Amino acid sequence: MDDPCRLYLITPPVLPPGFADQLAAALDAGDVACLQLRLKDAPRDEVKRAVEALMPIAQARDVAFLLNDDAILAAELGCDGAHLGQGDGDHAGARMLLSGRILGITCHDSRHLAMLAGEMAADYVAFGAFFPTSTKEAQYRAGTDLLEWWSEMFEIPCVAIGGITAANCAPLVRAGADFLAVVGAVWNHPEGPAAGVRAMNAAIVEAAGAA
Ligand SMILES: Cc1ncc(COP(=O)(O)OP(=O)(O)O)c(N)n1
Ligand SMILES: Cc1ncsc1CCOP(=O)(O)O
Ligand SMILES: [Mg+2]
Repeated sequence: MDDPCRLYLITPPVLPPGFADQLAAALDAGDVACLQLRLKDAPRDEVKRAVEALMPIAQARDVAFLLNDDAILAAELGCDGAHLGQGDGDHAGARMLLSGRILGITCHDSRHLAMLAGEMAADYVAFGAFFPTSTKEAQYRAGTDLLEWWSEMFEIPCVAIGGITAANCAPLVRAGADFLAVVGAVWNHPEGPAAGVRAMNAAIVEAAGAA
């Protein structure tokens, strides 16, 4: 049997006051495979302080802690890995720097980019955006055919991202996504982040059961 699809949580773009407690509550609410720290507008010092504050919270719960955009800082600070986009530096160099750690690569809607990432020994490839999102101006739109093709052809796990919620995630799970990466579905959940994690977990289990 294939490994079950799991939740991949990404931090909000700006961390609100009291975020560490919110994060702990969210991670305690259910199954989260990894946490990506994604602070696009923060200076390096602020990112560093956020890693130091949040990484122990994730790691204490066996949640892998990944840093977005910066493989060098990820290695320097002892993160479990990094997520790099197509414009986020030298993927081959990052692979060497993050030897023994996790390297994930954005592949948008592209089979070609995904195969290059696979040749680079990425630990996962990320496809998206699958749905409209207000978290990022997404220039690409991926479809479930890409997840089906990738999961049939390759062993490397694939992550789906972009506008994913408990209400719309079932086709992605059934198409073979190994992880669903979300921001808004958890942090903007009307009943709070813990409820967001529970809702995503329940939707994934239900979709997998119906597959
Ligand atoms: C899991 C995951 N997938 C895709 C992205 C997007 O990365 P990138 O294209 O570099 O865009 P930014 O996130 O840096 O704005 C991601 N962060 N995580
Ligand atoms: C970082 C990123 N890359 C493609 S879409 C996206 C944003 C995902 O956030 P949300 O889950 O709120 O749509
Ligand atoms: Mg990036």
